[in-house]
Amino acid sequence: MSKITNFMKITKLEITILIDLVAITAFILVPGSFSHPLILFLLILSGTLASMSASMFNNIYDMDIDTKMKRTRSRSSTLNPGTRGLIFSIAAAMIVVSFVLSSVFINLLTALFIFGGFLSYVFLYTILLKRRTTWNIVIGGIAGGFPALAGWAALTNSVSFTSLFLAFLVFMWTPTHFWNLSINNVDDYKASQVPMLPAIVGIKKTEFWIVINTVILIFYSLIPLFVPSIKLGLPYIPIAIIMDIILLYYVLKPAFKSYDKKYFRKAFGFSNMYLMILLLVIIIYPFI
Ligand code: HEM
Ligand SMILES: CC(C)=CCC/C(C)=C/CC/C(C)=C/COP(=O)(O)OP(=O)(O)O
Repeated sequence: MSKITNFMKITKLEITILIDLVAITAFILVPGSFSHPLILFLLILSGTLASMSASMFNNIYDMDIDTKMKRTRSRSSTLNPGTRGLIFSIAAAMIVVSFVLSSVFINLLTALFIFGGFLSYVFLYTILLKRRTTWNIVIGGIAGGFPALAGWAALTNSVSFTSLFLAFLVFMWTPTHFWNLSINNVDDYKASQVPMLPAIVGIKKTEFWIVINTVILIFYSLIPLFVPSIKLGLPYIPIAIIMDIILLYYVLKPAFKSYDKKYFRKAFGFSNMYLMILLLVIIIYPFI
C-alpha cells in the first residue's frame, strides 16, 4: 500500500467520515443552517483533524498490543519506534489546529465539544478504560456523542434536546457496533489481555448483551415519536422503524446460526449502515 494509504490507515479515516456525518446531521438540523456553508466547512475540518489526531494518539499508545493483533498489526509498517516521534508531532499539531480553528472561527463551546470527543477517546477510553474493564467501550462510547453536540453548537452556541438525542443515539449504538466486531477478534483480545466483553464472558453471553443493547437502542431511536421538540424530519420515524427491524434481524441471526462468527461480522457491517442511513435521511430531507 502507498505511504498515503498507510498513513490514512492509522488516522482511521473511515471512522472519521461517519463521525463527521454525525456532526453534519446536527448542524443541518439547526434552522437556517444552509446560509452558513463556511461554518459547516470549518466544523468538518476541525472535527476531522481532531478525530484523526485522536486515532493517531490511540494507535501510538496501543503500539504494543496492535503489533500482536491480526487486525491491527499492519499499522506497524507506518507507525513504529522509528516514526513514532513524527506521528506524535503531526497528531499534536492536528489537535492544536483543530482547537484554534474551531474556537476562533466558530465558537468556544463547539471547540470544547470537539476537544471533549478527542479527550474521551484518547484519555477516557484508550488510556483509562480499554485495558481495565469490559465497560471500556460502553463508557468510552461517549466519544462518539460529542460530534453531535459540536454540530448543533456550531450555529447556536448551545445544547438542545435534538443534539442531546443525536449524541445519545450514537452512544447507544456503539456497543452493538463494536461488540459484533470484537467477537471476530476475540482471540486477539485474549492474547493481548484487553478485556473486551467476549474475551471475558464468551461469545454467547456477549450475543445476549448485544441483543439487550440493540432492543434498548431500538426503543431509544423512536423517542422523537413522543417528543415533538426533537424534529428530525418526516421520513425519520418510518425509516428508523424499518432500519430497527433489519438491525434486530442481523443481531439475532448469530444465535440461530450456532454463533457462526461470519454473522457477527455481517451484523457489524449492517450496524454502520444503520447509523449512516438514519443520519443521511435526516440530512437529505430538507433538500427534497
Ligand atoms: C468506543 C467506541 C468505539 C469503538 C471501541 C469502536 C471500535 C471500532 C473498531 C475496532 C473498528 C475496526 C477498525 C479497523 O479494523 O481498522 C471500528 C470500525 C469502524 N467504526 Fe467504530 N468504534 C467506536 C465508535 C465508533 C463511532 C462513534 C463511530 C462513528 C459514529 C464509529 C464508526 C466506525 C466505522 C465507520 C468503522 C469502519 C467500518 C468498516 O471498516 O467497515 N465507531 N470501530
Ligand atoms: C469529536 C471527536 C474527535 C470524536 C472522536 C470520536 C471517535 C474517533 C471515536 C472512535 C472511537 C474508536 C474508533 C475507538 C476504537 O479504538 P480501538 O483502540 O478500540 O480500535 P483499534 O483496536 O482498531 O485501534
